[in-house]
Amino acid sequence: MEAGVACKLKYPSWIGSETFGRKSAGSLRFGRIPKQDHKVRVAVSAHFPLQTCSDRQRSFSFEVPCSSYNDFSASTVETGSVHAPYDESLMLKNKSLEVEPYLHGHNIYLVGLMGSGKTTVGKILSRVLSYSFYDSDALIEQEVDGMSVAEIFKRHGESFFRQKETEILQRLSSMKQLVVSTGGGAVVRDENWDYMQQKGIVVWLDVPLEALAQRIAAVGTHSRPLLHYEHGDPYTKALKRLSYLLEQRGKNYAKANARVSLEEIAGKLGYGDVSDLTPTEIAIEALEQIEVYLKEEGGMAIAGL
Ligand SMILES: Nc1ncnc2c1ncn2[C@@H]1O[C@H](COP(=O)(O)OP(=O)(O)O)[C@@H](O)[C@H]1O
Ligand SMILES: O=C(O)C1=C[C@@H](OP(=O)(O)O)[C@@H](O)[C@H](O)C1
Repeated sequence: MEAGVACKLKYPSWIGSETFGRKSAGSLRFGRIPKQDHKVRVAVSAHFPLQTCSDRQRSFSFEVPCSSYNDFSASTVETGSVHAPYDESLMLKNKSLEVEPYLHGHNIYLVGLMGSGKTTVGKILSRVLSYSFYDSDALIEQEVDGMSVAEIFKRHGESFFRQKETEILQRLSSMKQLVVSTGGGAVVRDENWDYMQQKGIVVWLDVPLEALAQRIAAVGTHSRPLLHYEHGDPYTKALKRLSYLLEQRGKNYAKANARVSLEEIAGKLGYGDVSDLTPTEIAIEALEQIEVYLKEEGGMAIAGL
C-alpha cells in the first residue's frame, strides 16, 4: 500500500524567511526510504552555507513532523540536532569585508551606558577592520597628567571632564579610520554629535540594565565616579544609577545611526540570556547594523554623493 507523506520542516526562528525565501541560501533535501514495517521514513538533509545561514549559530536542531494519509496513522518523527561548524572569527572577518568598502574610511563611534562594552567591542571592530582604536576616557586621562577619570571628577569636577571630552572628540573627528569608544555621557552635548557625525557613524550598544549592573559589579564601581553617589552593594548602586542615567539619556542614545540591541541578538540566536553573547557576536551585529545604515540612508552621504 502506498502512503502519501506530508512533511513540514520546523526550523528555528533565527533562520527566518530570508534564508528560505528571497535569498537562495541553503538547501533541504527530502528522500523517502522504502517502507519498513508499515512505516515510511523520510530522510531530510540540510545544508546551509555559513555566510548566509543564521551566520553565527553554534548548532541548531530541527524537527520533522510528518503526517500520513490513507491507512497510516501519523508517524513519529525524529528530532535531530545538527552541529554546524562554527567559527565566529571567520564570520566577523567576512562581515567586515562586506561592510568595509561602504565605510569610506569613516570613523565608528561607539556610544552607550557605562559597561555596555564600547571598549571591548570597539577593540574587536578596530582589529578586524584594521582601523585604529581610541578610548576617549583614556585620552582624557593622558591629557590630564595620567590622572584617572575618578580623580579628574574629584579634583576638577564633571564640567571640566566634559570639556576635555568634547576637545578629544573634536580632535578625533579630523582623523580617519578610527573606532572610538566614547564615555557613557558623550551623547549629552550637541556639539559632540556634530564632531562624531562629521565623518563618522555612531553606534549605540543597547544593553539591558541588569546585565550592565552585573558587569559593573564584577569589576567594582571605583573607576566610575557617577556611581559613587549611590548606596548599597555594587550591583544595587550600578542598577539604581544606570536606571536614572538611561531615563536622562535614552533619547540621546536613540539618535545613533545604528542600534545594537543585545536583547534582539539573543532572541535571534535563540539564547535565553544576553550574558550568553560573546563580544565577537556583538561586534558582528554591530557590523550588520552599520551595513544596514550604510546601504540605506547613510551610504549616499558618506560616499559624498
Ligand atoms: N559581551 C560581554 N559579555 C560579558 N562581559 C562583557 C561583555 N562586554 C564587556 N564585558 C565586560 O564588561 C565590563 C565593561 O566593558 P567595557 O568594554 O569596558 O565597557 P564600556 O567601555 O562601555 O564602559 C568589562 O569588565 C568587560 O570585560
Ligand atoms: O556615563 C558617564 O557619564 C561616564 C562614563 C564613563 O565612561 P564609560 O562609559 O567608558 O564607563 C566615564 O566617561 C565617566 O565616568 C562618565
